[in-house]
Amino acid sequence: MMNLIRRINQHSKPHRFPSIALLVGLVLMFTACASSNTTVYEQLGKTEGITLIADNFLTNIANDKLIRHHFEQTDIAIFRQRFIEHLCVVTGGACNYQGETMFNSHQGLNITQADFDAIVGHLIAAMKQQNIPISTRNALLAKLAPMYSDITYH
Ligand code: HEM
Repeated sequence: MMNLIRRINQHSKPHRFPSIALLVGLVLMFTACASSNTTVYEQLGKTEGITLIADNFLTNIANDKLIRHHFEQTDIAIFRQRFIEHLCVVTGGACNYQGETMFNSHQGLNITQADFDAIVGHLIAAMKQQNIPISTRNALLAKLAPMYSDITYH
């Protein structure tokens, strides 16, 4: 009997779960604090990351037969530059946006809700291509969503 108790005691190692849970908790807390202290601009990889996203975004638009006709009259080099500057400013970067307001630049383009959704879809895909995490993707979309009424139906 004593042998059995001794054997059970030998095999029962100290319980490791609480210390691992504590570690995971601390890592999560640190991550949450870190991301709330950084701008979305930084989370996107600053101007370098935004530029890569913008280039994927432009490729995605060029491949979309339902959307690309909107850009037939557009100087894509200028649009690319303005789009990068705009994303930078909107997400908290210290850039100088030299373009028009969202209302003025989309006036007369007859952009529908479906167009808007398609463009947002291309932007999401572009961010995924750059491995931007979902929390950052959603943080950017939250900043762009209020522009919907300035961009569509006028
Ligand atoms: C969140 C959504 C959008 C954002 C943040 C955005 C941003 C911009 C920016 C920064 C410019 C440059 C303005 C300038 O040069 O002064 C621009 C121009 C333009 N946008 Fe958008 N846009 C959005 C949605 C759309 C949609 C849905 C379409 C149509 C499918 C569209 C079509 C265009 C076109 C055609 C131009 C160029 C106009 C020109 O040739 O001067 N945009 N947009």
